[in-house]
Amino acid sequence: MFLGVDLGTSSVKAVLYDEAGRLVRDASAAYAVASPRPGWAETDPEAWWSATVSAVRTAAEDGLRVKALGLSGQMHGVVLTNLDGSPARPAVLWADGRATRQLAAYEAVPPTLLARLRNPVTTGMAGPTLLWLRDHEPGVYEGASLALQPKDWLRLRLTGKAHAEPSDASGTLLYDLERDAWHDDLVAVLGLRRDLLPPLVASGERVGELSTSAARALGLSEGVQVVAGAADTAAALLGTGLTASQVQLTVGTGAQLVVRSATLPTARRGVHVFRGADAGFYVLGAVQNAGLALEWARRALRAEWREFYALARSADFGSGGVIFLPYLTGDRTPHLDPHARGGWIGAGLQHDASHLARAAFEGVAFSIRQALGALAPAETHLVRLAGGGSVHPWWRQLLADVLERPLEVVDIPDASALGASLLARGAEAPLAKVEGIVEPRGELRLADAVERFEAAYEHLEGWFGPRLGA
Ligand SMILES: Nc1ncnc2c1ncn2[C@@H]1O[C@H](COP(=O)(O)OP(=O)(O)O)[C@@H](O)[C@H]1O
Ligand SMILES: O=C(CO)[C@@H](O)[C@H](O)COP(=O)(O)O
Repeated sequence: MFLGVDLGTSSVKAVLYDEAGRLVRDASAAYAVASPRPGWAETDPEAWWSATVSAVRTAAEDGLRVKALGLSGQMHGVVLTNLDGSPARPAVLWADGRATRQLAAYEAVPPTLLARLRNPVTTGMAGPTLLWLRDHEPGVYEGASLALQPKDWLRLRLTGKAHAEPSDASGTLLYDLERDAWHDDLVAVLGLRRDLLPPLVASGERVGELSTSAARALGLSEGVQVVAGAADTAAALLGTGLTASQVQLTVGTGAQLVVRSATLPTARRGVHVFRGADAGFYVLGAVQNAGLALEWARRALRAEWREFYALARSADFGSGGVIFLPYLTGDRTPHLDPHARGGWIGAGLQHDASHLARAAFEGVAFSIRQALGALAPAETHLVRLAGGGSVHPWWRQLLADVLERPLEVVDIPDASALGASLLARGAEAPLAKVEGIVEPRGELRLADAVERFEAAYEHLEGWFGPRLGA
């Protein structure tokens, strides 16, 4: 048996597959994203650990038959930790916007060095966040032994060994994609501690066995091999078996649109280039606020998910003219604006909660549409849909209608966790079974609604930011 563990932003998922690649059981356990100050997004790694114990114990009831465990996880954040895996402070996540002033340090870096990142510089990534921690929490920064990506921290807790691997490292803004290694020149120019970054191994490498204490906590045997694993987006590509002629859309806390590339793509404004778990690369359009914005809107309206959908469905497309900007944590693709913020605009006396709920779904869908536009895949590219935030049939239909593309839904509980289990197994993805295709209906008056949504941000751009305390 092979276990895949995906340390997502909202929950950890554990999936158990047998030797023949059949799903045996899956489980998940949630934790909170805290925002102790405006613009911050943090989670206590100890909450990740408790949730992992709970999800693995449920998924791998008969844990003694597990041979190997692979990891995947949310990208970009930083866990400052001691060598024994005890966190030095809460993890700073990808959705965190505190490091806006530190972006200036990157602007001062010689362009030839910056070009080797092949990525736009923005907040939420390990590099700018580490600069912030150095400047604002010097005691914690100097006292820590390692700065790890979330799933690399989890692996340290499981095995007692610290490593990084290229798919997550390439999302830190401290990685040289041209040389496929930590960007030592940049780290030196920024004045960051190079010793915080652990050695790199390949994503599929077996790095060790579960420690005695971790095996006992998880209910697994000590001999279980632990594989390095991959960033959640890279692992999801493995899980769905994405081909070069497909786009993957994963809707979770954020949403990601991905196209594979066998060779290192040239940088394009507003999109990312990251390393895959295999030798290849992928181009990514990153929507910062997907499930995260829906969850926020649902809570603001004090509705459970069922009620939230019922409210949204009772209003017509266009939400009676109400617009919802989802940029609660800023935006990456296409605006690359860490200062952007969200909210409802255009409400009048005639509107009620149904318009606000509907506008929330439409705003997230329009934001995904804009990211798809920035990624600019060929018309012939099929879009594959995955992710825990994309399961409701009505929401899937709205996404297909707004994207004006058929969406191929694959029958996988969690694509990233499956990818992680495949790395543990050392196998290629079995051909993912297509559960169904959601066809766009072409009935919506899209052009007008999309135009108003896009114009709302354009009017407000530059107004967000310090004025709002961001
Ligand atoms: N019924 C639903 N419809 C849309 N989004 C949902 C629904 N239920 C949960 N979500 C959102 O989906 C996200 C969780 O999806 P998941 O794939 O588990 O994310 P992650 O990998 O980021 O932890 C959360 O942001 C949550 O608010
Ligand atoms: O930000 C990115 C990719 O750039 C995401 O891959 C994050 O890693 C979060 O993923 P989810 O938790 O939303 O799945």
